[in-house]
Amino acid sequence: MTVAVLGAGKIGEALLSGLLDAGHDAGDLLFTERHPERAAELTDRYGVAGVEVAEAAKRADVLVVAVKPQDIEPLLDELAGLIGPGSLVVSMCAGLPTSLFERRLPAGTPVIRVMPNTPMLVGAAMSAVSPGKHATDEQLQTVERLLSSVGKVVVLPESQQDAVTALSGSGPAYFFYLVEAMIDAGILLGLPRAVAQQLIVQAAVGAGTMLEEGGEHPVMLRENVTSPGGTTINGIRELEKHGVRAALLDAIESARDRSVELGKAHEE
Ligand SMILES: NC(=O)C1=CN([C@@H]2O[C@H](COP(=O)(O)OP(=O)(O)OC[C@H]3O[C@@H](n4cnc5c(N)ncnc54)[C@H](O)[C@@H]3O)[C@@H](O)[C@H]2O)C=CC1
Ligand SMILES: O=C(O)[C@@H]1CCC=N1
Repeated sequence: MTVAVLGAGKIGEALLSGLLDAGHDAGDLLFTERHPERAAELTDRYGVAGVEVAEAAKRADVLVVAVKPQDIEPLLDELAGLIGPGSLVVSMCAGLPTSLFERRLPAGTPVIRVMPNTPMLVGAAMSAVSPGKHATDEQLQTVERLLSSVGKVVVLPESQQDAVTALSGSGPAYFFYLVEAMIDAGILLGLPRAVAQQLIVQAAVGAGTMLEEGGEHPVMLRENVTSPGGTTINGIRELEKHGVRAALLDAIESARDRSVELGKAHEE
């Protein structure tokens, strides 16, 4: 099966790299990229061929659209004249509904909407998959299999995709932001930056592993760290005082709203 990534930026590269690490052959992967320097860089790094959209449409069984939502229109115009009857279109674009692709591509084109995240680069993606109205169960399974090789996959109704985008699509950015802020806290306390980074990254990895493998609720895990009359509760009081929980609720709600807005920009 040949997979072509249309738009090889951050997420397109994460997909190519993740698929190669998972054992996919470079000869079964293609990408398109409008910046030639970027295309050359990727071919050097991964040995995957950069091609024109027409060639990708001709050779690939699965076309993965990974351009920014704001760049979708010209790509749809181009693809509309190129899509063959056997092509399956997978969109990773935040906010864009499958109905947009179905409306603009030849009648009956199967479309599957996916929201992945950048941990795909290290085989630890969280991808949520929603089939459009022409996608068959078999095509859905093909996409689930493909994405399972680069992380975890859930199938969800498309109506939940804007929330998913805000939560697991953008989620890694919020964890990186917290880690960045905690490294700064280490600096404030006089630790060397490299030491602060090592301490916090390992704390994050350890916490992530406990969340994933221990099966305990996050509240229990947090309570286990919070000794009576100890240090952690002082920190928690400050987090509560500064409204960190409400800030996260607002942040994720706002990201969801932006996803909805990106989709609305392409309504008829
Ligand atoms: N970065 C992330 O963490 C995630 C991004 N996404 C989605 O993936 C898509 C891409 O996001 P990023 O990779 O962050 O953006 P990006 O800007 O890094 O990548 C987009 C790439 O597409 C190329 N491009 C644009 N139009 C093109 C065309 N017509 N033909 C060929 N190449 C073209 C651009 O030159 C650029 O390299 C967006 O729709 C975004 O919503 C989804 C999940 C996570
Ligand atoms: O920021 C964005 O729009 C993309 C979608 C989810 C993560 N990054």
